[in-house]
Amino acid sequence: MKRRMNETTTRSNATSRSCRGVANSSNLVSAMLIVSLQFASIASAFVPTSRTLAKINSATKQSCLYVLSSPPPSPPGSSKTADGEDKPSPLFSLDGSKNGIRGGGLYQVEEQQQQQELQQSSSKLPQVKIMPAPFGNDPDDFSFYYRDEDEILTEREDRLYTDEKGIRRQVEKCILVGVEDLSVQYKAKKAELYYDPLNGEAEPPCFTLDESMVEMRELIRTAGMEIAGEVTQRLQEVNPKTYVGSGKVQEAKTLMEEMDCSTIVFDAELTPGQQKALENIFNRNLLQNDFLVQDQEIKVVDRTALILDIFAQHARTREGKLQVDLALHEYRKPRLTKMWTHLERQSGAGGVGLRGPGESQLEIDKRLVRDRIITLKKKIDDVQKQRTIHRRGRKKSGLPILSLVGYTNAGKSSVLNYLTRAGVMAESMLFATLDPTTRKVKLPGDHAHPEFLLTDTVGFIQKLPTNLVAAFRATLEEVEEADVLVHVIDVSNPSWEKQERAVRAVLADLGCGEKPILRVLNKIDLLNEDDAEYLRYEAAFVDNTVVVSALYGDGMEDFMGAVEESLNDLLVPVELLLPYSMGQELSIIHDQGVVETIDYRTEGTYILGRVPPPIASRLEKYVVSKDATTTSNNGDKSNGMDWTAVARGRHNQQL
Ligand SMILES: Nc1nc2c(ncn2[C@@H]2O[C@H](COP(=O)(O)OP(=O)(O)OP(=O)(O)O)[C@@H](O)[C@H]2O)c(=O)[nH]1
Ligand SMILES: [Mg+2]
Repeated sequence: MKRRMNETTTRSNATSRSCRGVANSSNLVSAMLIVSLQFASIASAFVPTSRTLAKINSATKQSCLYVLSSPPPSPPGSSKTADGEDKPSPLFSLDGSKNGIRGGGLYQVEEQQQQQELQQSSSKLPQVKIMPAPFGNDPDDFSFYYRDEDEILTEREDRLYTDEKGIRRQVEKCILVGVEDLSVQYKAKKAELYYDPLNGEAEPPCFTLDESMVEMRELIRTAGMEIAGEVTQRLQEVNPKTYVGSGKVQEAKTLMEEMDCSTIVFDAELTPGQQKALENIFNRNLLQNDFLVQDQEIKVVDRTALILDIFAQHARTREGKLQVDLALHEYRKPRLTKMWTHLERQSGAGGVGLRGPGESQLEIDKRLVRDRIITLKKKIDDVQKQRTIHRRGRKKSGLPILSLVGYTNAGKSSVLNYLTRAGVMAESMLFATLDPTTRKVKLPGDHAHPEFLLTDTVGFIQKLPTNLVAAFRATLEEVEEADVLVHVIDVSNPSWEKQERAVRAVLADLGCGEKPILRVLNKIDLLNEDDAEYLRYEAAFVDNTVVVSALYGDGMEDFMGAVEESLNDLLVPVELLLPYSMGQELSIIHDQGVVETIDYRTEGTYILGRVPPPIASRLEKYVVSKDATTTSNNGDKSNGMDWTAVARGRHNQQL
């Protein structure tokens, strides 16, 4: 009986958490349903249209919060910003002033009704603590936390501190735990001794604890959390049960209590077992007879969950979202058992024929996750088919493809934006780009290749979680398709050399290690004059290396020259005799290849030059035999004509 009551308490706790927009990982699937029902009910309390997050400005401009609500219908003449864009109209202010009333006529009546309803609800709002924005110059700018309607529920979803009204009350605080595994360091150092950077296989580098912690701080900041404290440990070998030693677990627990945090982030890929063990330890005071008796649960987030949370926030395209959702479900699948442990045990105690509700719930959860994975894979397959068609189209166009690769935040999108004004989001955050963008680039001046395609891709990171690599396979296919890889490296980062090697290792894993690589040492403007000069001097002796500032454009001409050279290397020499009926092929050769000699003969057009491999194979049957060439060349000479003049066609034209 007591057990039943406990169970009911647990469930009601779960429900009450969900009511605040909480989707606890332990009851993820049911929470998703409850959350959507709750959202629907909150939304319907205002207006029965789609929900959005609207910004509420207090009259004093001191606090800025979000409310989950529906926007009023956009009337004719809605307010516009100076740029002419629709300004999100504040729905109401905390002091009840009439901010946000727009439009007239019918709309105005409707809006006034909404306004009254909203003001009534606002008077019931709890007084909220004003929290500074985690970053950015504008303390009122919480736009970073905006998530769109079809947002993906991640493991951090229950940490958004939203209340029943959907108002975000504070920024999530966390404790960061880092470990230096000395055994791994030792092995890496040993491997490095025998590592031949020129001929050897790409060796993944080993980042030190400090380097890794710097990166984790950036990841946490990008995810929208605040670090309240850090715990680090150097271990001969990691503890297989709890990853860190038991003393460190206790230290972290005390720190969490002191700082009033409910999230602990590990700089590691934790196994489901380790995560479960750690969650049990951290939640020990909250549990009684295995049931949660307090409202708040401490959450253990590992590197994969953190990166997935960032991915979920940054995915823009349908494919990107599907991929993130798939990776999240793959991540959850082995962790499902822990979620319902208390109920599972109950079923075990019941014996045959007395299976408790827990077991069936676990089974349902497992089935739902399995089904979702199958559905997601099917959807991704469909999207991929479309992508393959596009890719084939691009290949058919014959234009060379360059792919921007590199460590996250290295400046890949900035390079693309500089060359094409593509307007790809380039921000000081990790994994700003998830979805690949391809643009046609036209080089200014005289070039054998006036045009090529440039693709921006997702950034890499050290210790790239394995299921993320699989999830981004489709995106990385773009890299596999590329003729040349443009490796952008952020030289202002003290660990840039290790980052470069980490990227090389991932590329080797993808089977792209052999592709021609053009190194772009970026952010040179952030180095001091001497360092910049030294780097430029050193780079001058290294093949396929340029030093640039994608933000200010320094060295971008060198970059274009290097692109041109690497594209030239891609061409294969050909000697052709094309019938006059193939004028179109001739113009393609002019566009995409280099024509060194052209001779208009009676049989057709004789061409000596270099073309991209696909064109060479397409025109294989028009290749001139050696004998024919000799005769022809002799003939040319006997005519006394200089047929070696290079007919460059449009390559000589100023673009
Ligand atoms: N000072 C300076 N900043 C740069 C330069 N290039 C890029 N940045 C900045 O570096 C940050 C990251 O640039 P992005 O272009 O988004 O980098 P990315 O490699 O595309 O990053 P992800 O998409 O997150 O992997 C942005 O804030 C850029 O403004 C540069 O040459 N100099
Ligand atoms: Mg980017």
